[in-house]
Amino acid sequence: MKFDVIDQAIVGVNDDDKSTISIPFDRILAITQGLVFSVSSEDTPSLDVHLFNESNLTAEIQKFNISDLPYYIDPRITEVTVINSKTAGKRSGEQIYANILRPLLKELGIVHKYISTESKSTISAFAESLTPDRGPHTVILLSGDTSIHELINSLQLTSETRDLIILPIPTGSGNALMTSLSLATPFAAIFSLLRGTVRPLNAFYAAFPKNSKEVIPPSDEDPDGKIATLTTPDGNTGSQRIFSLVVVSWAIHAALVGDSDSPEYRKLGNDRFKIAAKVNLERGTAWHGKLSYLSPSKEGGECERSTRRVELDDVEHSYVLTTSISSLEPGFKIAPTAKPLTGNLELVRMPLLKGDDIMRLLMLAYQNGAHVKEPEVLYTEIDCLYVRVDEEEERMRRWCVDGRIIIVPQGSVVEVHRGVADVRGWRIMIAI
Ligand SMILES: Nc1ncnc2c1ncn2[C@@H]1O[C@H](COP(=O)(O)OP(=O)(O)OP(=O)(O)O)[C@@H](O)[C@H]1O
Repeated sequence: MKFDVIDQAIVGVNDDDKSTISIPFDRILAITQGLVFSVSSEDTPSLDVHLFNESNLTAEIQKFNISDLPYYIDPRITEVTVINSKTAGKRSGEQIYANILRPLLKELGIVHKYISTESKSTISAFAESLTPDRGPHTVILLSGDTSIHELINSLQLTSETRDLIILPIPTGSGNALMTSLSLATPFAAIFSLLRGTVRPLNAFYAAFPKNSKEVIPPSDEDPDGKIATLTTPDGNTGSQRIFSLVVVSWAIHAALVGDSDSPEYRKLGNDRFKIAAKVNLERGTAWHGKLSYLSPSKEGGECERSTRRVELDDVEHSYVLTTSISSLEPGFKIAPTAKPLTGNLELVRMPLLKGDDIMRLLMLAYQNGAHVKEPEVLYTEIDCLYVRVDEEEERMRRWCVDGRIIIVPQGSVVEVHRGVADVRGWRIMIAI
């Protein structure tokens, strides 16, 4: 079949029945091995494959051409696993896998294992099974942020540095990481699956003190949820690191997330976030603690740490949040200058303010992050945050890491560190 390029589409006439085939550029996944792969429509997507004469490659469509499989999905080089986080978002993962991904991988000869999550622990168990002796591995993850968080935080400590490549396809309800990488739709992510660039994830982390606890939210198996000792692959001896892709927070943000996930609030359905926000804003109390941070080192060295350390005199806080991405949800630009994947870490802090004032500032975040220009808001890039939490009440000692709630002991210090090259020896790469 002879194809022409007309109005941002590849148009051809079927030799058999003379019908016209039009493939808009924005539906083309790739042209390779004499085939053009495209997605039929974004509403009920399925994979279309048409024979394509590669001599027809004009400059306009050359960009879709891949002469070889990228190494990160080449089965001769790497083991490939597709995980569908079954309960993520609107549960579209299964359909995307069946209609697009599976046929695409089959056509391209990409042998892979498919895991559909059967429980809350499927992803963690998979990550724990990735021992360093297994060789290169690529994980295509149909999920939201929580599943990616679970995957990287369940990797076991390894003494030799190993690479793990992840290809997230956003099917969750939030998808903050992929949204901030401008790959907010499954289609955009599948597009970059074949033609992406591999970059280090550079996840940042919080180090929680010994004897911290974690709030385990209600689930089908345990409808009341519980509070358990925080355990990580770091063991129980020193501080426990939790790696983050999205947010580490204390004060009102953590309280809001924590309340809305509690059994009492869950009974309120979708209104629970609104009600949790209202209750926390109306309370008007401060979260007390000594806060200091290390401003970024231009040279990347440690020697002038003391001159880079900034200590706040004010020990009353209402909002303390660190992130490496700009938007926690579409439009909500909490850290407008954040540069995802660079390891850079941004701090957003507000002193004790009235609920209405906090609300006003947070609403400004929807105006392209205008809150950071307000005098009450401390917004700065940091290398490290240190907070000594001086609160009697347990609910005031709650921290949030990508939606997980950690309770720290009274008087203990929590540290949040800028992004690092590896997660317990695993160099996590992301193809985008
Ligand atoms: N079959 C299952 N039963 C119980 N929990 C599951 C099951 N499958 C997946 N999960 C859990 O559900 C959660 C899904 O989180 P995920 O991030 O993928 O989607 P989301 O929460 O909708 O999106 P986001 O985190 O971006 O808001 C994860 O904690 C995952 O382990």
